[in-house]
Amino acid sequence: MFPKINPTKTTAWKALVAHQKEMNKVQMKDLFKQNPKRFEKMSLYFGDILFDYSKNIISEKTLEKLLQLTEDCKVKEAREAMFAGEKINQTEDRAVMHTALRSFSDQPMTIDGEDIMPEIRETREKMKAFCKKIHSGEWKGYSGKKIKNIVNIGIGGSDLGPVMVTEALKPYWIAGIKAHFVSNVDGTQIVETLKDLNPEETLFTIASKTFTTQETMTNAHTARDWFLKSAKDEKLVAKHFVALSTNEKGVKAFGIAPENMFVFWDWVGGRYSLWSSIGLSIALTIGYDNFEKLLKGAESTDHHFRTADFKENIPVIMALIGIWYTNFFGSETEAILPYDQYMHRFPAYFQQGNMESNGKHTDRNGNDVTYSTGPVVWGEPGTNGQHAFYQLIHQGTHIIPCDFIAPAISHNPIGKHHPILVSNFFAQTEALMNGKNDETVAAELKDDNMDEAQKKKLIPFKVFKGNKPTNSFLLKEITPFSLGALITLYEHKIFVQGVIWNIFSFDQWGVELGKQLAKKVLPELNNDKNIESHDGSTNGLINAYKHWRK
Ligand SMILES: O=P(O)(O)OC[C@H]1O[C@](O)(CO)[C@@H](O)[C@@H]1O
Repeated sequence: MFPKINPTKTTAWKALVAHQKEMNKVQMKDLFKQNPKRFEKMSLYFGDILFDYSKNIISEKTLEKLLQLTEDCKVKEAREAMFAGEKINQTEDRAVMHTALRSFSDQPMTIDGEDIMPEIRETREKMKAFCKKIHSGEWKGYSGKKIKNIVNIGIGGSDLGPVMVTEALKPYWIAGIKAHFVSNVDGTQIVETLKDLNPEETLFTIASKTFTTQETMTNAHTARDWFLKSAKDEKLVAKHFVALSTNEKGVKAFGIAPENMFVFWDWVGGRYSLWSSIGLSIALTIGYDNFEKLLKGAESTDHHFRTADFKENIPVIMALIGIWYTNFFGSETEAILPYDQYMHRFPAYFQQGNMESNGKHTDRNGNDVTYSTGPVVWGEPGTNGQHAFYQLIHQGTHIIPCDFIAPAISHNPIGKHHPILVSNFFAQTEALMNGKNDETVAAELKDDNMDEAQKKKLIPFKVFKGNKPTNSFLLKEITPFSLGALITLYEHKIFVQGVIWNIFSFDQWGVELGKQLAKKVLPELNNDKNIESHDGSTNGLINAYKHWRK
């Protein structure tokens, strides 16, 4: 196992603290003037993805020191431990092997000396065969009709990945198939989803690693009741419900036959599970071959992460840039801004990816950390974000490192839409870096009718300080392969950051307390008693709820 190192005690960290004091005074635009080859130096092509990280407050010296941090924190050793199937998720005593799910090599991948690849291949074959049956119409609903609607019921990692990918790859949807997703326990979502569906043509994929998650089980039972209202025979559930899970017992107890269960394993973290049978709704929607292309894109990034020198290793550079701002500039959030409508759930997907993985205050030795860990991750598709929150990114008081993502080729190249869209992407990264100083503002106001005093007063409000950092990801096109590659760059970024922050990135104990307490509150809502068992606020809220429901 790789060592548990407090990053702040390393030589590299101390050097970075000192170095930040120099870099804090630096303007990125000056760095471009000083080095006309800065873009060439600080951008990388990876297949059909161009990653440009030149618009950051970094110099070559910064990168050297950040790379030293990876040495000091033993990132290479950690990476190898993950790929070797070591139980790096120590608080759950589990290996972290989602990379095996997208391996097409004939090399074994082992956990406890056992090759896990045969089971993975077998499950892929089962998924492939099932997709074929659904798409060809060989698999029929209970009344003999073809399946037209796939409803995935799951939450968190059992929902966000499938939704994000199917939305991002909508141009690849199989004709005649529509995907729907139900995650929230709020009955509104399932009611609205099922409202226009015909049970005879609907297949439910019940996606839950544990098969115990309250929201998913509640929605699954509601779906079953809805289905049985029209099918009227429990035996017919087999034709309309499949399970994607690690929990065979739970699946059986729900009434799904073992042949309709697509397994995965405890070494797949929920938020890293779209590559497993949790991706069945993806494969059913875009076709198995495209699902395999998605996996192959991911595999290409795994290979890059494992073999590229850290100087040219995109996830490593992404991780280090993030750490630079989080730990040395005090920035607390990061925005992900896809300039592609189909990618609208990408920020939400990596909100879970980042925040559930690296939102931790306990280090791997069990001590409280004395430094910031995972940032708040958020975002919206461009250009909507521009008209909502970019004001704060440009002129607010926070440093918000932003990732801009766009395809060069649109799936919908109508009129001038795409050039307008990407012109905004390019212009925003330029504006964020260069800003606009008082002289430029004054010059712009020169011909205005206002009197001189008024003009002078207005200047500070129109100034953009600039020097706001951005990464740009320009993809040739969003395809299953390039999307798989892009997702995986972000996954490994999270991994590298977790190692440097010395936290366990693959557990999520922080989601438990709320769940536990909700179980205690639920029965209290079902009687007429005045509740006094909580603090004043919680009692007050529960009692007001009960009063209104009388
Ligand atoms: O797949 P399951 O077991 O239903 O869990 C769903 C989600 O719940 C969590 O455990 C906590 O929110 C996530 O990590 C996971 O993705």
